[in-house]
Amino acid sequence: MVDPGQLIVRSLGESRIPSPLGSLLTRRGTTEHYVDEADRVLLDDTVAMLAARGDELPSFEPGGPRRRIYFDPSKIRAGIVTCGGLCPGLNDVIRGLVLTLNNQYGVSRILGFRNGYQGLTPGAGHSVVELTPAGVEYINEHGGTILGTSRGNQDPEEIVDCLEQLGVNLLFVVGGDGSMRGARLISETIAARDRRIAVVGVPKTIDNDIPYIGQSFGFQTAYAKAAESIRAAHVEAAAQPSGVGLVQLMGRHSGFIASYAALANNDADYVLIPEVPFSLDGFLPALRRRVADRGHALVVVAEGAGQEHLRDAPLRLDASGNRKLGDFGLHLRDRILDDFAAAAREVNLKYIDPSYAIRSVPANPYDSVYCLRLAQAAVHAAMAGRTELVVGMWRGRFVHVPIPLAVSGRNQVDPDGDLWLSVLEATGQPPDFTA
Ligand SMILES: Nc1ncnc2c1ncn2[C@@H]1O[C@H](COP(=O)(O)OP(=O)(O)OP(=O)(O)O)[C@@H](O)[C@H]1O
Ligand SMILES: O=P(O)(O)OC[C@H]1O[C@](O)(CO)[C@@H](O)[C@@H]1O
Ligand SMILES: [Mg+2]
Repeated sequence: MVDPGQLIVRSLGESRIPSPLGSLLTRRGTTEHYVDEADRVLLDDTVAMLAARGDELPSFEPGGPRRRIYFDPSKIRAGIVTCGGLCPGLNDVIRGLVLTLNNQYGVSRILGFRNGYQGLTPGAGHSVVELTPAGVEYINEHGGTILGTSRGNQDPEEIVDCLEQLGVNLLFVVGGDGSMRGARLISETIAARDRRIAVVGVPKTIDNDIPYIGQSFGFQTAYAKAAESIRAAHVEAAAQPSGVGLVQLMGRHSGFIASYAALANNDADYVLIPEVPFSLDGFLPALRRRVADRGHALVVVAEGAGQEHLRDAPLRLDASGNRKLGDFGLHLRDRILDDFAAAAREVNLKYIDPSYAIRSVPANPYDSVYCLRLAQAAVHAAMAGRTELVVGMWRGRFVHVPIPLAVSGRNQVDPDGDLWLSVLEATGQPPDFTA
């Protein structure tokens, strides 16, 4: 249960400077299409959920331009860093930040830090780049990030030293849950030194595993790309006797990509996700019966599913301390082949794992728009002196989410939620595979 106090955003101080966007805001007030800066966006959206709350209803600070700003645009310098795994739209966010800072606020001194937080630590020796509208004009046509990214364990004290030495007043962090944990430490270090540097996150991950922000940008492009592999596996499986198409998809410990990509085609017979454990002794015979009945079957497996079946997999961590997943897709492929062989049944199994192909593509138009609007919201928040927050779109409204709340847990598919109910309806698979 979220406490209303967890939704309060920290401010660097009073905003006294008239905003260059002020003239756009004179007549605006809260409607179903706009939230006034003095209003707040409710966390809950059903009568039952509101009734269950106490007197004070938890609510978010709205995103969007303010009538007055904290920073003087002519005197400040901004910095942008992209961290963690690649995600469609990273370059759209960088471009949106640079263009909004320049064109809306007249902030022309913008630095790009190379290769994630490494670019803010002296040991890595990465150069700092000047970002200009001309320099970012076409970057959104390409996947990846023009700044480069990294994982690892960088020292927030060294990062804040770098910000101070460069005279950076606004730091925009485009990253996932780990990057936001890093941004929280950076914000706390800045506060401990009593400095006035705004730290604003644009949450990024194809996994959609960050809570309270709505969907993460790039997620829709990633699952659309993943759906191409599912379509290919279905064509392969349907074209031969006893065909089985098996597709493994990224998503780390959340099954959103597998669920949405499977629903996009609505051809999958089974979707396996980390949030819904299953028995292989129950699943394998069910698959064999489905192939016998239908002639072929299509299985979509999230990379985080079935880890409990990889008992002898060694615990390996990546440079940021994230547990590296065992390759359950390959394990499942072999278990399916063994099961059909043991039953003396023919099977023509085609295995597809698009892996990084779903996250290294440019954003689709939906995500390009979303990235630009998130970048605009991030700049509005920073210029208004808000700090230690990420921007998100909660039930269609742009909001400011305090970083401690955004990293308070992992967003996962709710087995009792409507998304998983849709998957069960679409596939016809049983809610669990009892042996
Ligand atoms: N628990 C943590 N505390 C502080 N900083 C962290 C933490 N985890 C990661 N970081 C910092 O954030 C950076 C990126 O983290 P990580 O590699 O986990 O990717 P991410 O931001 O979670 O993105 P994605 O999940 O999309 O790959 C790391 O280089 C590190 O500096
Ligand atoms: O980029 P790496 O270190 O190979 O990590 C891959 C992981 O990164 C992500 O793409 C994003 O978190 C996950 O879906 C995937 O498991
Ligand atoms: Mg992460």
